[in-house]
Amino acid sequence: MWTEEAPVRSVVNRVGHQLQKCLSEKGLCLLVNHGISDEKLKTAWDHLDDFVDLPNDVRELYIRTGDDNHGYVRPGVERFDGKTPELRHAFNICTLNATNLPEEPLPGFAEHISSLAQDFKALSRFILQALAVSLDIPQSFFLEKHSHMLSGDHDNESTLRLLYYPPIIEDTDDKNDFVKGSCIYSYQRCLSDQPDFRPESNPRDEINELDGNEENKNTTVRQLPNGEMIRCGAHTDYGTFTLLAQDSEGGLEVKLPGSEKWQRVGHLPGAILINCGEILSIWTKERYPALPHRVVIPEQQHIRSRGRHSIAFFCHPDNLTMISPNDLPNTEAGTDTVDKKPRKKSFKAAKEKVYNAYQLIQKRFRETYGQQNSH
Ligand SMILES: O=C(O)CCC(=O)C(=O)O
Ligand SMILES: [Fe+2]
Repeated sequence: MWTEEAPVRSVVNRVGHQLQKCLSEKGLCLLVNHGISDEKLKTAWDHLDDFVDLPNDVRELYIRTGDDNHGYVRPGVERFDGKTPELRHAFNICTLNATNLPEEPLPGFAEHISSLAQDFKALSRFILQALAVSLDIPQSFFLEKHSHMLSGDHDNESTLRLLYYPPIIEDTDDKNDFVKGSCIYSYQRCLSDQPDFRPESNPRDEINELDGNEENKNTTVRQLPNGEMIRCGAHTDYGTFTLLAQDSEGGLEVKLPGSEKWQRVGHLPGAILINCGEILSIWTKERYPALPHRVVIPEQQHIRSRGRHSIAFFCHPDNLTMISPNDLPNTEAGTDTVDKKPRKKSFKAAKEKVYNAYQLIQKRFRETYGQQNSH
């Protein structure tokens, strides 16, 4: 579809026009024919499973220290709402030349994951150009602001994150904390090749999450008031956009722009989802709104007793890029055509005082990692 340096102009234009429609209306897009094979994604998940199976003291050697975002994050360390632990293992890769990868206990890990990170970087560079086209601004506009992705020079926070959510095994003794269980990629359950945005009623829609729910202020149990549990709390991503590949276990839910309902995003085999982050939302004055999303645990016992995998690539601007809603050249997105909509906090803050990408992202890391982050 493209080469990293010179994507075919007509393809950039076509994708740009599609992005314009779906990102402004839905805040997300599903990408197909993106060039990253399903096999390559599954092999990465196999490597992550092998990592999670390593003894605790070996895993500890690769732990994220907070000096940068690189490394292993144990279940329970991240807290999107500031208090409720996320039930997942994460491995962050922030550079193509990472030295602290578990190559010794897991031969092949480093090479495979670095190559996958390179693929996601190339895809992101393509999307950055298509995004510019979609906003009718020079094709290189965003590319120039993301020139240090994965360079390892601490000038850019872009990150490839491998994720594993352990099975939920009901256990009356409450000892089931973060069980690593067997996991199968159950592609046979994907009956449709269409994305599954379900508008029908969902029992969870009526339920507020722990965030803002007075009754649950002090609890740390990842449970909705109706007893349903969630794997990853509701949040918007911090950067420009996120590329997300998920296995067929399901659970990802989004709030589309203008809606308060959580809607499921079904698994489209091979597709990668793009969702807008807070920085793109600031740049475009919310024409491309940051997409609230979360991962819930499937209701059916036999599905929740399996693990779930995903891979996210968080595309961030270079750290010193100032992020202002007035940056975009004077186009429809660069004028205040949508000023009557209620504004998000991040947008208002950016309008009042301009921060650089590093300051905005570190503030969000502090909120997510709390005391455990050394920044
Ligand atoms: O695992 C997923 O599908 C979503 C992960 C996510 O939203 C995140 O890590 O920011
Ligand atoms: Fe996210």
